[in-house]
Amino acid sequence: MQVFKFGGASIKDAEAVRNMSEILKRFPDEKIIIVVSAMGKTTNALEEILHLKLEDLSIDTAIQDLFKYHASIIAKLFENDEAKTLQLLEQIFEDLKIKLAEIEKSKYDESYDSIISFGEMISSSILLEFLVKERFPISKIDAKDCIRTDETFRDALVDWEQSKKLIKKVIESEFTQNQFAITQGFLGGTKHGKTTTLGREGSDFSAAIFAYCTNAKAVTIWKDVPGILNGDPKKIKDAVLYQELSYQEAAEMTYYGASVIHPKTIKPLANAGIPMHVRSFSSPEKGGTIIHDCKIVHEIPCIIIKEKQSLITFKLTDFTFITEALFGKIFEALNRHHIKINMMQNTAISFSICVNDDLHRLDQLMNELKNDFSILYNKGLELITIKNCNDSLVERMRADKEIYMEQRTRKNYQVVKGV
Ligand SMILES: Nc1ncnc2c1ncn2[C@@H]1O[C@H](COP(=O)(O)OP(=O)(O)O)[C@@H](O)[C@H]1O
Ligand SMILES: N[C@@H](CC(=O)OP(=O)(O)O)C(=O)O
Repeated sequence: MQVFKFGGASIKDAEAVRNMSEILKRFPDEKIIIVVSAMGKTTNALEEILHLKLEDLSIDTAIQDLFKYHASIIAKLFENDEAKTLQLLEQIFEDLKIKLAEIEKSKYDESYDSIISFGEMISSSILLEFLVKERFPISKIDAKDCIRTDETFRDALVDWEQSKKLIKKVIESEFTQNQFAITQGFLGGTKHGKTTTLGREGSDFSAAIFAYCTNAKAVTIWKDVPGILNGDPKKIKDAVLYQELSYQEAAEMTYYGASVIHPKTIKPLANAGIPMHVRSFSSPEKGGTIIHDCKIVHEIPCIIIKEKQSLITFKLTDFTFITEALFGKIFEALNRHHIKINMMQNTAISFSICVNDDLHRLDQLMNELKNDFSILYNKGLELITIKNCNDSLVERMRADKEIYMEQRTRKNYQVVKGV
């Protein structure tokens, strides 16, 4: 058994979907679980629709645009035989509208998951129809019935024991006749049948969950890059490809924010000793990067740029120092609101954290702590981390923009700056 994951970019239009089916044809002798994300930028579009709805604004145009986007992919994939798939799409959009009418403003996280999950429900349905038409021996499995989570909506925690049992049962029945099974990334389900999501860009993690629970031979994540490089090739022109990475190095890169892999992906694979390949969907003949149990330690610098960052500074204004009790108060609130710290620093009277821009969560946090601290807040920043840093690279990264916070250890450098 192998697990393949195709992200938004690899299924963003009809041509990309056809390319995906060509990739599958290269593996005639493998049983493969195919984990798919929402097509293109659908998740962002659904977030926009949800926010319009929560602000009591019209959602009609945004829904129509999203429908048209998927309908045009269907038209190109099925040519004159699109009626059945189009009808399926119409039905899913009817369900989406019903769910939007039902959302409760007081339950933001739960509403978010019930709406945003439609992206993967749509993509998996269209892809199944297309792959069946192309005569792939394939069926669809519902990730909500396989990945059991708690009720931490938008960042659900996996119940590994239950998920293992559920996945084993479903997989055993699906693969008796078929070579492939397609499922949704990013989604899970609670024991009460509610839909959850695993955190933005969580489909890589879904692939790792399926691999861990089936003890798969390998996971392959098909991306729009040749593999993992020592910097995002879209931003760092001279970035070089790692042919091999240890689980440790890969996990560290994702921790600092290398968006190529979701941070929760590596742990289950490392625990089970399952290798992960990151390969280019436009050059599937190339090997890409393998992440596995190896002793390699790279000495070249690695640059990780994390966008959409906020800097929050908690200050005491009456000349008392920040005590451990006050740190405790801040950490406790961060934990409760599921806000992760990407970098932090303190002075005698202040404590600053760099966190992901998540207005909803950050508003709640600041409201809660505003009576204890004076709070300063900057958004729209970026956090740059250089592993194995050197002076010239540090100077290159510090240049141009305003610096809000920086830190250097012997090997690593981090800076929060304007964009
Ligand atoms: N170190 C890196 N190596 C390769 N790609 C990177 C790296 N850091 C960031 N990226 C970015 O990750 C993107 C692929 O990840 P992502 O957009 O999540 O793919 P998908 O949604 O298709 O799974 C690339 O387009 C690239 O811009
Ligand atoms: N569609 C979800 C989950 C995901 O992982 O997507 P992608 O594989 O395209 O990054 C998101 O955009 O967050």
